[in-house]
Amino acid sequence: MHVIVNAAMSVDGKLSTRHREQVAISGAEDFDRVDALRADSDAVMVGVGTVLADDPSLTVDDRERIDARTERGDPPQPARVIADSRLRTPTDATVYDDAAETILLASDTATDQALTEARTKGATVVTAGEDRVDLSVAFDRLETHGIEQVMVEGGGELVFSLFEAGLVDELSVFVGSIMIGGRDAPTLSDGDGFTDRFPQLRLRDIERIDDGALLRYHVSGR
Ligand SMILES: NC(=O)C1=CN([C@@H]2O[C@H](COP(=O)(O)OP(=O)(O)OC[C@H]3O[C@@H](n4cnc5c(N)ncnc54)[C@H](O)[C@@H]3O)[C@@H](O)[C@H]2O)C=CC1
Ligand SMILES: Nc1nc(O)c(N)c(N[C@@H]2O[C@H](COP(=O)(O)O)[C@@H](O)[C@H]2O)n1
Repeated sequence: MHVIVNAAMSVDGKLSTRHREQVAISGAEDFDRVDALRADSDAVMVGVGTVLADDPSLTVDDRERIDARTERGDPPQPARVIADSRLRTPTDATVYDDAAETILLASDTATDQALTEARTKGATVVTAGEDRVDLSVAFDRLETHGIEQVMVEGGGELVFSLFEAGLVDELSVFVGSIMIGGRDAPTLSDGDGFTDRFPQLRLRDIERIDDGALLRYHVSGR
């Protein structure tokens, strides 16, 4: 499995406000780059915190990119994958529309009622882990669904867990020229944080996009 984390942050490293309200950090050019990255992926993944905060669609917008996917034999849209241990995705969430396949990664804590509800809404549920989703096991299961490249859009809790598990191959981060602030505002990597064995990244390139900078890294390990 090849895992690319892509996110947009303010110059002070925040993904959104302390109210967890979405902020347009990217400009038009960066959003278009994100659309292309989605189109090149088998799946687009977020944590349920992002679904609850943003209600994203996680789909490819550009018609030509959708057509190119079907021409090469892929589904028109990448699958949407949500790390959602207890299956808290609201039944009226946009990810339950029929625009793309939706796969919920749950843990043993999900109730039978929640499993039935998610499946009734049309989602595929993959269970891995006792408390939180065991991301390594879940990714192995996704590979059996034919998912080889995953683009992860956030949020900070999920990104931290993926780095902690050593599952990230590449990181792209757009740094927008905006200051958000707030000690409780989500950052690119939240969770418990590292105190040693910090993930090591290698800067691949820097590009000026919109009024910000796109930084691309290879992740070399912990
Ligand atoms: N600027 C950007 O590029 C982006 C910003 N965001 C922002 O990030 C915020 C949401 O981020 P978070 O609250 O950190 O939520 P998150 O999206 O990282 O989801 C975390 C939740 O995922 C579930 N989960 C299941 N297994 C997990 C595991 N092994 N590790 C971690 N989480 C697991 C848990 O319920 C956990 O609470 C929102 O404010 C959203 O707007 C989100 C994506 C992109
Ligand atoms: N790349 C990027 N730049 C920003 O400025 C953002 N605010 C976000 N947010 C994430 O984009 C997703 C929204 O997806 P849809 O457009 O609804 O498909 C969602 O994951 C946001 O948190 N991303």
